[in-house]
Amino acid sequence: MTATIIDGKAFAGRIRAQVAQHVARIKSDHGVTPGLAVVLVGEDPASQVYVRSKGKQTGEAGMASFEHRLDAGTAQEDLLALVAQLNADPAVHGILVQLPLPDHIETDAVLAAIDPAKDVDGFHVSNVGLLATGQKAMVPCTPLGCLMMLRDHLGDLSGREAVVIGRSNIVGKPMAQLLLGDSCTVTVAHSRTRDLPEVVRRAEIVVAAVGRPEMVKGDWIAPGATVIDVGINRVAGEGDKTRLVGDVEFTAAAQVAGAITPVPGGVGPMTIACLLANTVTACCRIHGLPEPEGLTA
Ligand SMILES: Nc1nc(=O)c2c([nH]1)NC[C@@H]1CN(c3ccc(C(=O)N[C@@H](CCC(=O)O)C(=O)O)cc3)C=[N+]21
Repeated sequence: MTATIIDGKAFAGRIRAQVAQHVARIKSDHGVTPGLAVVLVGEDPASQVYVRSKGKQTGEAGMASFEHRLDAGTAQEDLLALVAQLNADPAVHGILVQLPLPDHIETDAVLAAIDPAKDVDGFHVSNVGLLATGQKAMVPCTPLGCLMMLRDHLGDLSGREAVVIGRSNIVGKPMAQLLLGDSCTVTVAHSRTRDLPEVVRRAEIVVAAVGRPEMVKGDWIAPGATVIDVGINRVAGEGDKTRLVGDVEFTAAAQVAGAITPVPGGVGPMTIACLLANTVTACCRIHGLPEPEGLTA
């Protein structure tokens, strides 16, 4: 058997088109332009690439984009002052502070300072709590993108056996909450899980978010399972080139899985599309406008 490749890039393009449509409507009907502010502290080259593509796609969707680049030595209080300024700015509906932050800055303090209504990453404890209790929340972009692909491919998820590998606050835990919200039976596996291959073998849905290149082996995957690969790992390629691989051994897994997301072109583009979707959603909630359909959990 050979797996269906879930084309995250194409799916993300459709979501961005829906976002652009909704943006055009709220601009013409209500005179409101959704705005996203991205804050980057330091010079990490990989981060700069993401920030650039976010800015470009925000503009293409008809939204306003604000970029703040601070140097790596920026004091925490200065970052907090910027966040306060963005919280108070009526042109800004979404705030994303790119992680990881430099070591001298307390990430939790910065995330706590973001107005939960503008928290398009869904990392504020208010949104974490709202999601965990099944209330209307801002939902983290990467797990939201994964959920959209799973629903699109499988339809109703209720009763399915799902294994999430990884327990981070940004992917593993919110992913587990979303799958629970769709009535899956959810197992969260991690570095201390005993007999991980056996745990993964029971899953009809596997979400791999461990950050270790090709750690999930093809022979761990149950025949027909749907595999969502969240990993984006840069490894040595031919000669002095590098290439991106996921957390799943793609070629081997694609022999047994029913469907699988590629890296690149899977979860990554969906994450950015969901960031745009969350910005429109935040804008609509802030202004009491009808929310876009199908773009939230
Ligand atoms: N507060 C915060 N929120 C984030 O959402 C966040 C963050 N910090 N810090 C960094 C990570 C990383 N991230 C990616 C998003 C898209 C791609 C993406 O589209 N990748 C392309 C490949 C890009 C390439 O070729 O390098 C793909 O998978 O096809 C990758 C990585 C969001 N992050």
